Amino acid sequence: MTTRGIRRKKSYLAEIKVAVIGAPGVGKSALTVRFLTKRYIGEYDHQAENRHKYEIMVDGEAVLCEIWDTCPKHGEPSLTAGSEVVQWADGLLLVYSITDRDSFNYVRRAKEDLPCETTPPVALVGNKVDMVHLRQVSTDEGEILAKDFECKFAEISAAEHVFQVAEAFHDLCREVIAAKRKSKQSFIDKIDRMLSGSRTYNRGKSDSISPKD
Ligand SMILES: Nc1nc2c(ncn2[C@@H]2O[C@H](COP(=O)(O)OP(=O)(O)OP(=O)(O)O)[C@@H](O)[C@H]2O)c(=O)[nH]1
Repeated sequence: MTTRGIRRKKSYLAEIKVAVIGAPGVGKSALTVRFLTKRYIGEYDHQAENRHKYEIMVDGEAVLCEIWDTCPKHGEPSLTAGSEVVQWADGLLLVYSITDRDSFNYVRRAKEDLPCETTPPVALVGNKVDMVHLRQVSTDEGEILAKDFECKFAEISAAEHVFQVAEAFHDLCREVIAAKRKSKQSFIDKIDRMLSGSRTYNRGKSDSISPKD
């Protein structure tokens, strides 16, 4: 039998799910499209929630990255431990616009709603930095919020930046990969401890029936 024509499923070192969260109009779609295609289109479908699956390279490793460009409903964040997007995502990219203070408050509230122990890795970006003449949120405020969130922060522009936008996504992917490795390692350690515990128990048992000196 020939193996020609049989497609093998490619295995990736990591598969990462990133949700892009933010108030309406902050540039979630523009950033996602810029990252995945390097292009800036300008107008996007506001009603659609889009999920994109792409292979990307992070530090020389092929990673299968799924991005959920979310569509906020009723203008209020609904990020709780049980919400679909939080259950789904390995990492959250929180986006506000530097020209819109309400959008800054939106990401603050969104993060505050999340209980620390279940929150996946997060990164914070202030978009539309090309519109600095309309700035409502200072760089310092963004940095302070990121310190609060214990996450990376960057001010970027989907309209003008290619590299910086990619770096914001890559930084988050690195955090996700590190978190996955950590949880995998602690799982292995736990199994190791369980196995070594049962070995000790078995040895103890056989020792007890071996003849004494
Ligand atoms: N000047 C400037 N405009 C931007 C930038 N990013 C996005 N925009 C514009 O902002 C508007 C909203 O961008 P979207 O990407 O649709 O924003 P969104 O957050 O996905 O919006 P919703 O789907 O409504 O939640 C569009 O007109 C974009 O062209 C940016 O970096 N600079």
